Amino acid sequence: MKRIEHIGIAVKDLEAANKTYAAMMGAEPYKSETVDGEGVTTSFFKVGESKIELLAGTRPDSPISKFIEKRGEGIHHMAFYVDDIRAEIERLKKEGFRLLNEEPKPGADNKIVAFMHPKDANGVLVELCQEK
Ligand SMILES: C[C@@H](C(=O)O)C(=O)SCCNC(=O)CCNC(=O)[C@H](O)C(C)(C)COP(=O)(O)OP(=O)(O)OC[C@H]1O[C@@H](n2cnc3c(N)ncnc32)[C@H](O)[C@@H]1OP(=O)(O)O
Ligand SMILES: [Co+2]
Repeated sequence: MKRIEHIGIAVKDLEAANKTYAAMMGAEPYKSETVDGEGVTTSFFKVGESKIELLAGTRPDSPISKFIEKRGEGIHHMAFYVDDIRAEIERLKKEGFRLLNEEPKPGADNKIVAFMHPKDANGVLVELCQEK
């Protein structure tokens, strides 16, 4: 795993969170994007080589809506950049980690992504991402 690509934060109101994070970070989000497959609208702030990804659910069965309902707003996942996501999925499977999707799927910001079960990483939802 090469670097932390982004930290995902689940928020209820993306507009309001954009203002809060812009004030905190001293910069505007550089991109906002809806990923229909995940039921999320995202916005991104650059932090050096990494990013903060704010995520709001677009429908009640979105992972973000469910997370907020159960646990409230907060850090939702940590994403690692990998050069070869398919090789990394195979490596992790061999190590005994459960992948939530074994075939990479479309993510935001021009990436393909895969998720690992949070119970296999001490309660942290881990995302792998690779440039499309
Ligand atoms: C756009 C893209 C991108 O960056 O490009 C994204 O990030 S999309 C980001 C949104 N997409 C995703 O998250 C996709 C992957 N996520 C999923 O498949 C799901 O959300 C799961 C992680 C499997 C959880 O869904 P499920 O319906 O099973 O919910 P659940 O409430 O029964 O969860 C099972 C257990 O995992 C815990 N759990 C749930 N979500 C968690 C999270 N984010 N971090 C840590 N633990 C979490 C619950 O509290 C529960 O534990 P207890 O039983 O102990 O209470
Ligand atoms: Co993410």
